[in-house]
Amino acid sequence: MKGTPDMPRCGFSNAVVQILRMHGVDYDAHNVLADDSVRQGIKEYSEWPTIPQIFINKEFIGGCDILLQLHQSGELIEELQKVGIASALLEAEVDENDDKKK
Ligand SMILES: N[C@@H](CCC(=O)N[C@@H](CS)C(=O)NCC(=O)O)C(=O)O
Ligand code: FES
Repeated sequence: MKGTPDMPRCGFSNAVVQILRMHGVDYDAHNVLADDSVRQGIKEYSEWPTIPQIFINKEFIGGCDILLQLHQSGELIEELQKVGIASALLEAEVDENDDKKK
């Protein structure tokens, strides 16, 4: 990302932080603005031209647009579940279904 989770330095990086926050997941963040070799190197590594970049268990997922899509479709919850992470929004979904049953 550009900047840090506490102080994103670009709207795209900020959006990714906000999405991950909604899912309540722990993640490592790396500020590419602190090291130009990381900024260029990560783009070559993932063959993706822009920052931010999201990886789940070392697997490249995409940038801001893709994460937003996965979030809106509910697929992000599933992707996290696959690696044993229970999204905070999963519990919200379950609660909602419980309510419907009542
Ligand atoms: N549409 C992109 C938005 C990200 C983007 O356009 N990033 C640009 C501007 S922050 C970028 O990283 N440019 C190359 C660079 O700054 O090294 C996405 O989905 O992530
Ligand atoms: S830093 Fe300008 S769009 Fe990201």
